[in-house]
Amino acid sequence: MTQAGIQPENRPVRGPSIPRLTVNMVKTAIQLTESLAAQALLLAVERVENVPWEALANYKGRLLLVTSQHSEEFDHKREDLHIFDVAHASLSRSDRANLGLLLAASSGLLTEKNSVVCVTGPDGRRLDSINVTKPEVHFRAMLSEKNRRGADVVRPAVMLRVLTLAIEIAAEGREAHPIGALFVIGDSRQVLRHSQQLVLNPFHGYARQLRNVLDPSLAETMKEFALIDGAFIIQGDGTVLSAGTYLTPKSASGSVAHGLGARHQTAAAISAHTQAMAITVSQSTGTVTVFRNGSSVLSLERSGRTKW
Ligand SMILES: Nc1ncnc2c1ncn2[C@@H]1O[C@H](COP(=O)(O)OP(=O)(O)OP(=O)(O)O)[C@@H](O)[C@H]1O
Repeated sequence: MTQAGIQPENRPVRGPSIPRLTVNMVKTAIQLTESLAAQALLLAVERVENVPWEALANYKGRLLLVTSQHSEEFDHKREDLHIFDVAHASLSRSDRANLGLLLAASSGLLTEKNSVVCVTGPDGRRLDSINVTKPEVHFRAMLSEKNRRGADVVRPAVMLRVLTLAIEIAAEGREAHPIGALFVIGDSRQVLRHSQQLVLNPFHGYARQLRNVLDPSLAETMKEFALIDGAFIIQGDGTVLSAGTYLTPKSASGSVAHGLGARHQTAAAISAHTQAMAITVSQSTGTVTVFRNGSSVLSLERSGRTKW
């Protein structure tokens, strides 16, 4: 088992009773996983105690658990079990499953070729829907390191860190008000050619190691600076170059849904004209969207559980 490095024990985890529907869904999902020769079965549960372990007893394939609450006492032994804590209560369970897929893909656990069978449901203990997805569709553009030679490539850890920040900004807002944000990551030399500073750059003059998004202590600063109009420009290794930057790419050649405003159009356009990835937080809807090559490649919607 990976993630928390929890050591095995061949007995079912004691926990709350599991709804019969959940047990049947998991059994059906196992059959589907085997008949499709899918590369993994993913269960999106609140806690590991909500997993119907007995139904999984004969399943020998790769099992991905996407949990939303960390379980300290979990000690289940199982080969090829990987747990991802996606503790973003503001996201729906299916969006948490999507994020879990992305984490699994960025850890090298999923290939692009084969399907993954995902079991999700409404919040709570019930699992009531199964879908089959190919990581390729979601993630090739996000995790690809095969960018143009010489471009400043986005490290998966940096992308995941900024995505987490964006989800937190969407959920928390600032001073009890929703706020938006725009992060442009990678290919920064080209991005800077299409930009101008709206205000004095608050990151100017700081040592590189003090302004890397991978440093958790930078999170609050980033959230505070998200209040400034404009975008963050971030290098592929996580170094923040600027905030409050106005981007001036030509209009997007990619596909952006109608009705989106300037922030999202700009994100699409900069990702079309450079090798950068753009991540937006919509102030009006709380949706977090990832753009690459001019198009939206991932969209995570805020659920109703926020302060406004
Ligand atoms: N070209 C740009 N470069 C950088 N930031 C921009 C640009 N255009 C817009 N923004 C930022 O996006 C903010 C919101 O703009 P707007 O409401 O038109 O976008 P939107 O796509 O509808 O976003 P939201 O869903 O957050 O309202 C602006 O106040 C500004 O901070």
